[in-house]
Amino acid sequence: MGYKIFPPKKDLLSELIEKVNGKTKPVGALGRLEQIAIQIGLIQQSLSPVLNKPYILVFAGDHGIAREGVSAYPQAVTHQMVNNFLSGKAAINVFARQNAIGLKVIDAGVNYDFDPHVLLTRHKVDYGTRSFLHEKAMTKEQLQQALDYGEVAVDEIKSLGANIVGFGEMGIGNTASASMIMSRICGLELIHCVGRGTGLNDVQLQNKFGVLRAALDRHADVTDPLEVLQTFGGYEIAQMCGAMLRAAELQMVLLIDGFIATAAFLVAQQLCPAIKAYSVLCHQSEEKGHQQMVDFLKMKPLINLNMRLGEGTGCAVAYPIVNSAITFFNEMASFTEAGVSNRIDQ
Ligand SMILES: O=C(O)c1ccc[n+]([C@@H]2O[C@H](COP(=O)([O-])O)[C@@H](O)[C@H]2O)c1
Ligand SMILES: Cc1cc2nc[nH]c2cc1C
Repeated sequence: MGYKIFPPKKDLLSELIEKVNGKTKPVGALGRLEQIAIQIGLIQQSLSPVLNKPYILVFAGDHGIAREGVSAYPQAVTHQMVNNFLSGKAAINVFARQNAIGLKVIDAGVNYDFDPHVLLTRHKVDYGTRSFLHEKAMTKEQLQQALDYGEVAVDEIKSLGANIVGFGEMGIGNTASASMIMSRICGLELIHCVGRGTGLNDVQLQNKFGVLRAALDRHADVTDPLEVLQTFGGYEIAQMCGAMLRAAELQMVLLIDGFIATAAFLVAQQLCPAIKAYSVLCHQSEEKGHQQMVDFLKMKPLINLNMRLGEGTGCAVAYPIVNSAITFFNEMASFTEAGVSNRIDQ
């Protein structure tokens, strides 16, 4: 712990706003793109911000709670999908390639031994968490190791020149984890936090709710954010949390994916509220509960495409929009440069 995250200095704010308003467009006409340009200008303390070497980190982990029938898919899908990422054929590979985003897959705690691969980092804390229906998902030491591994992953891409990073995940059962974290951190009844994940039917959803209700009661005394993460988290969620905190400390731009990534972000912002100034919620997930997570954070996702895949796909799809914000800010002509008349009341 002890992350040094401070809100970006506001000294440049009025110049950034002036530059946006000086572009050849009615004031405010580029909407959210204008806000993103100003946000990144403040993060980088620059009137000419740049996006360098974007990366998406996909953290994978298995969950003891998956044994309780809380997912529509078997646990083996976690390692099978990791192999799919390594083959370059999954949704995240396709979108990352399309938008020239680098990809790293991190084995945070998958119940499988992978062959070495250039895209794969072995940061395995264990072969899956324990079931939080019966005990805490991980020990304090394992939580600390996971947070530390997350930091290392960000340090690595930073040393490759990245100043913008997206956070995604893969882990069968991890919507259950994310729902528990959400319920405790947002102080919301479980009913508002539990959804169908990979596609549970009504009966399966009732079972998931019953399991999570019992688990929440078992750990009724757990409220401290780090203890919430230790109790209900997955290794991929904990590593994302550590990675997000490190990225903000390094004054990078953070792209946050869907329901599970936002749960990791919930913990991070409890520890260091200033992280929000460095972050963009990329998309509104279809998973029930995400809307209320977003409301709790008082943030606004960039897009809503009714997606609920995970893997960092929301980050990859939203990235070109963030890039558009930087590009208009740097390249578009001002009224003066283009000889276009400004507002009548100017
Ligand atoms: O990112 C999201 O919003 C999202 C919403 C629902 C499901 N997922 C993905 O589906 C998996 C978890 O679903 P489940 O049903 O196994 O808990 C995990 O691999 C996530 O990446 C992801
Ligand atoms: C096939 C599949 C792909 C995924 N990608 C992220 N979570 C996933 C869950 C499943 C089941």
